[in-house]
Amino acid sequence: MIRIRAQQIARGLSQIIGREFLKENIKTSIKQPTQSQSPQHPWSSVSSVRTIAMLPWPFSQSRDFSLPNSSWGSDMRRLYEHYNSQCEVETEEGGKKWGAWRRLPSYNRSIKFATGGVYLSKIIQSKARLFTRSVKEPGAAFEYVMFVNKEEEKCVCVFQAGHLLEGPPGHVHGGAIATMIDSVTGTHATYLSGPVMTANLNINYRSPIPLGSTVLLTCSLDKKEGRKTFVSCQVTNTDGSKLHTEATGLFVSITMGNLLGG
Ligand SMILES: CCCCC/C=C\C/C=C\C/C=C\C/C=C\CCCC(=O)SCCNC(=O)CCNC(=O)[C@H](O)C(C)(C)COP(=O)(O)OP(=O)(O)OC[C@H]1O[C@@H](n2cnc3c(N)ncnc32)[C@H](O)[C@@H]1OP(=O)(O)O
Repeated sequence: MIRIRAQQIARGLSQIIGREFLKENIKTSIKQPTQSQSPQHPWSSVSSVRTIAMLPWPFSQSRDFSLPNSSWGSDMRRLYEHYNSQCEVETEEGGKKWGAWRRLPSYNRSIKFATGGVYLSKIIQSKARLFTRSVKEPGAAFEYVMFVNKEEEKCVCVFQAGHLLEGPPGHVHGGAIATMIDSVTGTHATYLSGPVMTANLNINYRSPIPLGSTVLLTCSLDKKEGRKTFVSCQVTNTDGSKLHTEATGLFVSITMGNLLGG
């Protein structure tokens, strides 16, 4: 039973990391391209991830929320284009190869069967949704897209804060900002270290974020110590001239057993 759940979680986790990552691993196991053709995720050295990659994809109809939609303003689109254009670049021979950045897809349901571990009823499990992707109306809450740069161990997130995220009048709620910081630093730590949980998050709010505006979250790896991954994050306006928030996070690597209450 536990083993089946672990497999189900593993499938869900592969969705967290994303289809592009999976495709990359599937390609790797078949074609074995060179480093320059297809930069590898740290997990690609783990044989179980190769196994995960070969499993049938269970969520083929899922919507990728990190693609542009009609609610995105000009800043959001411009920054998306800026990073997205660096995800795939042309070779001298006129072909294509991976660039420095990778867009991370994003779904509203990370783990189909095991969300909430073994404690929740099937009804709750079936209704569980990723918090930041749980509002259906485009632009109403969290609109964001994340890009990672493996070489520089950096992650950026372009975030447009919708009207449902109001805290102080006309400005973004501190909890919503913390949510985005946790999501981006947590995703970055996962990308670098595999499955983790947030153990500690320190946030300094320096200047309020106007509701409806687009901001940039920039995360970098501070250090890794055993199971601990330390990541820092700055939230700025889109040209980086104004610091809104800064944070540091500690992420502790976990096993599937942690999630299952073992
Ligand atoms: C399958 C999903 C996995 C999770 C995925 C995470 C990210 C996913 C990425 C993309 C997904 C898409 C979106 C993601 C959205 C949001 C991501 C947010 C993630 C979260 O929002 S997650 C929820 C909030 N999070 C919790 O609900 C954690 C509750 N907590 C625990 O579950 C345990 O507490 C745990 C597991 C953290 C550690 O427990 P443990 O028993 O495994 O390890 P232990 O306690 O021994 O600590 C080992 C070493 O860390 C040091 N240490 C521990 N805690 C510390 C602290 N606070 N300050 C300073 N040092 C600390 C110790 O001192 C020791 O250090 P040393 O080795 O040097 O002695």
